[in-house]
Amino acid sequence: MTTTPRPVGKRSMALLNDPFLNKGLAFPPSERAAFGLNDLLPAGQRTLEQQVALARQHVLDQQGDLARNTALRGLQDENETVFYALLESHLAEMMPLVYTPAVGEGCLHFSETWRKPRGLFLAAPERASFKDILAQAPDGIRLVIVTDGERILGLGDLGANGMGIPIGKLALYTACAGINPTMMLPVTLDVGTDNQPLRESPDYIGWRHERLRGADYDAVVEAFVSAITERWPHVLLHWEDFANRNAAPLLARYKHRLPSFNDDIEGTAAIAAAAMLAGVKAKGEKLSDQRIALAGGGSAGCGIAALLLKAMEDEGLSRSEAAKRFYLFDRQGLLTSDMADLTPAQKVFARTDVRQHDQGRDLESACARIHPTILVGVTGKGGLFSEGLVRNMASHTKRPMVFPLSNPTRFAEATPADIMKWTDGRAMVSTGSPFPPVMVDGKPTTIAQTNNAYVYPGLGLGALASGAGSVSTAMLMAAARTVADCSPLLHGGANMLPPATDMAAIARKVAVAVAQAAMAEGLCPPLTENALEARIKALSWKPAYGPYVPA
Ligand SMILES: NC(=O)c1ccc[n+]([C@@H]2O[C@H](COP(=O)([O-])OP(=O)(O)OC[C@H]3O[C@@H](n4cnc5c(N)ncnc54)[C@H](O)[C@@H]3O)[C@@H](O)[C@H]2O)c1
Ligand SMILES: O=C(O)C[C@H](O)C(=O)O
Ligand SMILES: [Mn+2]
Repeated sequence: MTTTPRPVGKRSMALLNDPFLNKGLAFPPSERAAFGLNDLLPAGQRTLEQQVALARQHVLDQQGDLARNTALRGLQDENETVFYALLESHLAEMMPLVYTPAVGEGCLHFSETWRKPRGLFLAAPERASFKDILAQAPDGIRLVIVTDGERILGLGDLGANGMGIPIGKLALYTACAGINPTMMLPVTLDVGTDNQPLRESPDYIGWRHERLRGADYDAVVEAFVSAITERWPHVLLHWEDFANRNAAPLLARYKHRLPSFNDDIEGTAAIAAAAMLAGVKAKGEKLSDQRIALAGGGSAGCGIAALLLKAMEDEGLSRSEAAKRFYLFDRQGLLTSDMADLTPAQKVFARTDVRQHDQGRDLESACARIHPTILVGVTGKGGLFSEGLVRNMASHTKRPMVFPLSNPTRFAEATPADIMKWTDGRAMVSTGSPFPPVMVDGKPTTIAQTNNAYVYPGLGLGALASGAGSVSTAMLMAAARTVADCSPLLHGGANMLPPATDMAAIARKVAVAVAQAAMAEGLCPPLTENALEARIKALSWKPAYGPYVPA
């Protein structure tokens, strides 16, 4: 296959300093001469494969998550082609280093390890200039991930240090869904931080101010959304790691103004629904047969419950019948409809058969009465699922499904090894962070990862390729059902979700299903299969070196 040479305007150090153009020692002699690189590069020549092997070894030689995550960030800033070729060829190995859990360490230490700019920090005092700042940003941005850093994984308010999350999540859009990295932008809205030790640290890179709230906060978000929609009219906005108080209200405010989704609410819901749909199908049951206990009535918990409710309606239950299948717990125990301080999302699932002053509303006592068949943890409270809770659950159901989904690793509500021990290996377990296999009956059992990373890359690609004006529940459901259909459980395997090595193939299928769902709802004009394929291709990119000629 011959490739048309790419006209490149940069030369010399400027070329080597551009991570999208840099080839390092893989520049061939002709390009070294044409671009003034002969005096800058040693004579040695390397192939992309050699560069990937050396880069991988360098990353693995580092000790610990922070050093490995930092090494990968450095590689990305130096040479995006090697970075993505490494991710794509060793995804199962690299994903935990570029993403959860190592990205959590990267965020905790983002200020100390800051080297080069990547993405945009939009700080509240500059609000009036957001449009001017964006004028300097590249043309052709199609997807923005934004955070305000207030709920970074289970780590809490990390202020501007939260930028590690949009950077890490964007890397998977390319590594899993093949989206061109030059079409995406990570953004942090720096609205201050209530993390006082961080704010007072001399190394902190962010705005040293308490978090803005109320009208001041809303004005910053509005200035940001106006600026991106004006600059890139068809941009898809991915909201990430906002605190519960802002996550749902912002999504509701903006979801019809521009295509957007909140990954913690919606992506999480889709992957949790996928794992559960596969699990119940493998058991020969229906979702509507289940009793679902959800610990953590925040963004993820309410998002999961809302999508499962829809799936039960699809199975024929009325909305009120479906709502009765759920038991939603938060800090105050089982949520009841007579509680005054429930969020709108919690109200849908609050129990009407229990009162707030009733005894035994704590998770363990209530579950001992409820006999849940599915138990989900999205509390950010490591170790919340006690031995008594899980043993009792397992005494009433043959194959309990247990999902400790909080991240990173130490926040998991229970470890897979403990859950397997407490259930004599009968549980179907899936975690938010990656865990090593667990020995059951002397055999290693792989633990699936119910992480929104299995959905959002394909969801984003499908939403973009379809050109849908919004991201709908039907699009999320299509993503969930597509991943569920790929579950090894339904193809003779034991794992609830496919391995990381299948993520690229899954993202493709999810994208097509999401686009078809958007068309079916009339959210975008109808597209033939070929037209959709062409749009996906136009968004796609492969980490490979093509020939350059001076522009
Ligand atoms: N696996 C995934 O893909 C995935 C996706 C999203 C979020 N998460 C994880 O889930 C956790 C929660 O995320 P979120 O966005 O829903 O946060 P959130 O703050 O919106 O919600 C957490 C909720 O848990 C409640 N909670 C805290 N301690 C509790 C306890 N002891 N018992 C019951 N409830 C308790 C809080 O009051 C809050 O309402 C985080 O650790 C996050 O990393 C995982
Ligand atoms: O980042 C992750 O690994 C999943 C999720 O979005 C989270 O906030 O925990
Ligand atoms: Mn998140």
